[in-house]
Amino acid sequence: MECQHVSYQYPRQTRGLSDLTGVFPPEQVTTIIGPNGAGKSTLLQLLARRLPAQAGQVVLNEQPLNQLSTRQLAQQVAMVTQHHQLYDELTVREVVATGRLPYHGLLQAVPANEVTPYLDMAGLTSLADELIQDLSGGQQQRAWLAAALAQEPVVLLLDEPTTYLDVHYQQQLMTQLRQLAAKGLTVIQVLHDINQAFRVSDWLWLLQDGQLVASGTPDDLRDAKLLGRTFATPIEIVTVPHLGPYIVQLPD
Ligand SMILES: Nc1ncnc2c1ncn2[C@@H]1O[C@H](COP(=O)(O)OP(=O)(O)OP(=O)(O)O)[C@@H](O)[C@H]1O
Repeated sequence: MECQHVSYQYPRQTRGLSDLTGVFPPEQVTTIIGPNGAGKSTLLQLLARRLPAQAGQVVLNEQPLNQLSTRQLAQQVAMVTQHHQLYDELTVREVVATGRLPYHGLLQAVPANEVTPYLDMAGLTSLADELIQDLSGGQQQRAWLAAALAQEPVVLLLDEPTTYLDVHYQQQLMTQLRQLAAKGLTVIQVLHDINQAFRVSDWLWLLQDGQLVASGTPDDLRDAKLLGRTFATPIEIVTVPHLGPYIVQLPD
């Protein structure tokens, strides 16, 4: 997936994204980082075509995203966000089944054997008939991830996927994303924990004020001056035994 001179401004706002050009390498984990309001979530929305590029284009496998039908798009790009309130009345099984809709008519039943593998994978089989709203935040997150994977997408987008997860499940999710990438999925996520981002990613995008400040491997971007300037806070990079380089925010 790549952005070619992509710009977007919210209606009646000067804020948004300006002239982003860069790649999200296939079959790798890319994390978008940057300060609050930098445009990370907005960029994910454009990559999912939930917002339209007003200039430039998002391209997937050499095809502009805006040339895909809704169904083609849903078979290629899946997104996990934090905002699912509209679906509170669905059971976990039904939530996961929504991921199969791009392969069936809306009024057609989704065959059970297309849903159970994803319930199993997410460890949610025993909760399959509970209402999604009755699950913990972390369990809900796993259900929506299962739904996204059931789409069998080429690209998986995740907006702050660790928010509701304890450290154990954070670790498990990051391992799972790496395994999915190794099997051919392109993963693009937004994370706030900058050390986690550097640890789990093959590639990083660093955004500030709607602009792409830098992109590259964690080694390319592990630069105290660059990070300090972007996050407007003094930063030092230290080496922690058994862990390696660690980014530390110093007091002002
Ligand atoms: N629906 C909207 N209408 C108008 N402006 C918006 C809207 N959503 C976001 N913005 C503005 O666009 C800019 C980028 O917001 P965005 O949510 O993409 O940033 P972010 O990097 O994801 O931030 P955070 O780290 O706080 O989640 C911000 O200045 C924000 O105020």
